Amino acid sequence: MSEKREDYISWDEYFMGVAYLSSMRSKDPNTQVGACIVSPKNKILSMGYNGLPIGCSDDEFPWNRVEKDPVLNKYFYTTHSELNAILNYRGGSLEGSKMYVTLFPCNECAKAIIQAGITKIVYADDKYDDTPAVVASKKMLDAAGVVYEKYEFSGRKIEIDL
Ligand SMILES: Nc1ccn([C@H]2C[C@H](O)[C@@H](COP(=O)(O)O)O2)c(=O)n1
Ligand SMILES: [Zn+2]
Repeated sequence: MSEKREDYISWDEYFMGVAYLSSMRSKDPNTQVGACIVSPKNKILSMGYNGLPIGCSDDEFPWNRVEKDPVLNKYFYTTHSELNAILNYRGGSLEGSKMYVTLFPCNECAKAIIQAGITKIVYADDKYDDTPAVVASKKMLDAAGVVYEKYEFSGRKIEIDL
């Protein structure tokens, strides 16, 4: 009799892997972020990546970061991966769900996460941890009782031929 495979990926690897795969759709030349929302029963509910809203061309809107005039930078136009994942959800409620995200959520996404009823965040990177947006985000998540946990990289590499 055959034994079951033992080298299957864990739930955490699966969901963070999906978040990273989603981030690969981002056109942002500097930072690509992906998010994956998961139900309490480990069903994937939604995904998202950072990008422009529908109708706003990736080729016409700016991808700059440091222009003096903020209208010429990307920040006013890009929707963050976390908000896109929340907005992309077509089911009922996200109450009690978890979010896997490749970069720690900013203050704006934290508000959406809290209001959507997401109760846990698993994040891979926190490269903007000392910025006001992330400090404020953590303050709100703490106050609202949203748990956040750093993803533990397993060291496993996955190669996919597409
Ligand atoms: N948690 C986050 C943080 C940032 N983003 C997006 C917003 C921008 O498209 C990009 C950050 O650009 P940078 O300032 O690093 O050039 O990442 C997000 O989706 N989620
Ligand atoms: Zn955000």
